Amino acid sequence: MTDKPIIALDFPGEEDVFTFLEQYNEALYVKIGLELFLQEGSSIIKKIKDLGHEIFLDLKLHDIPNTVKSAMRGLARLGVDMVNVHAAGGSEMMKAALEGLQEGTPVGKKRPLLIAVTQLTSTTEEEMQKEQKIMTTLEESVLNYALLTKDAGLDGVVCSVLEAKAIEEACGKEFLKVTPGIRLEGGEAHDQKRIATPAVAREKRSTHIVVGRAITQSVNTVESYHTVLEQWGGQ
Ligand SMILES: O=C(O)c1cc(=O)[nH]c(=O)n1[C@@H]1O[C@H](COP(=O)(O)O)[C@@H](O)[C@H]1O
Repeated sequence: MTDKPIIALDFPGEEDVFTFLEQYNEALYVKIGLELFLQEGSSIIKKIKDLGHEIFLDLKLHDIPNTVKSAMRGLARLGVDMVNVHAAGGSEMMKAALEGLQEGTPVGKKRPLLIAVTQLTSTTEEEMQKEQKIMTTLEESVLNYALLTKDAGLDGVVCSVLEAKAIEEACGKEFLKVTPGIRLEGGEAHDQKRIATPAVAREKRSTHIVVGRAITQSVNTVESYHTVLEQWGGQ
């Protein structure tokens, strides 16, 4: 487990993925999300693993505890390094997810890390209050989900950089703070609302950053990755 920037491989299919990966002469930490997984299925995981890259499988499970537990039992066999659920599914669901992962991890293999999404980085406080009817500050809501996640025994959360420090204070240094919504200085925000640069993410105590379009849609993707890596100060 490294603290390399996690590159979001938000591509429509494996051809684009391997064209992208071929440019790199180093081991990466990549994220496979819904778009790619729904097109290619689990076969793409082994192909990426065989190239020596670490994988965060981002399927954001959110269902009744029994369904999530069974799904996690299956995901545990895929050999990925990290998976996630939505904290909004509740602590019973999160505990079930963890049990499923523990049961499904083959003997002698390491259980994938399990983290929970708090409030999506595309959500603003106003939207949260108006649509989800959570009548508190966004930071308070994220913190509440983080504490729930920690109590359920998970390894950490997905949050924005803006909440990472408060989570470290409440949940400790070891508790993972995986932060998407990363942009280089002056970069376009797209649909993200709570954004920060890699340097600010480090300063604000993120343990991992997730970076998609700032790398994958840049003119020189290898150069952009190295700029992110340098600013983040990762290994
Ligand atoms: O769980 C995630 O990875 C995630 C959670 C969240 O709150 N916000 C968020 O953007 N993500 C993912 O992180 C990536 C961010 O992509 P870019 O906005 O292109 O950097 C996407 O693949 C999202 O699915």
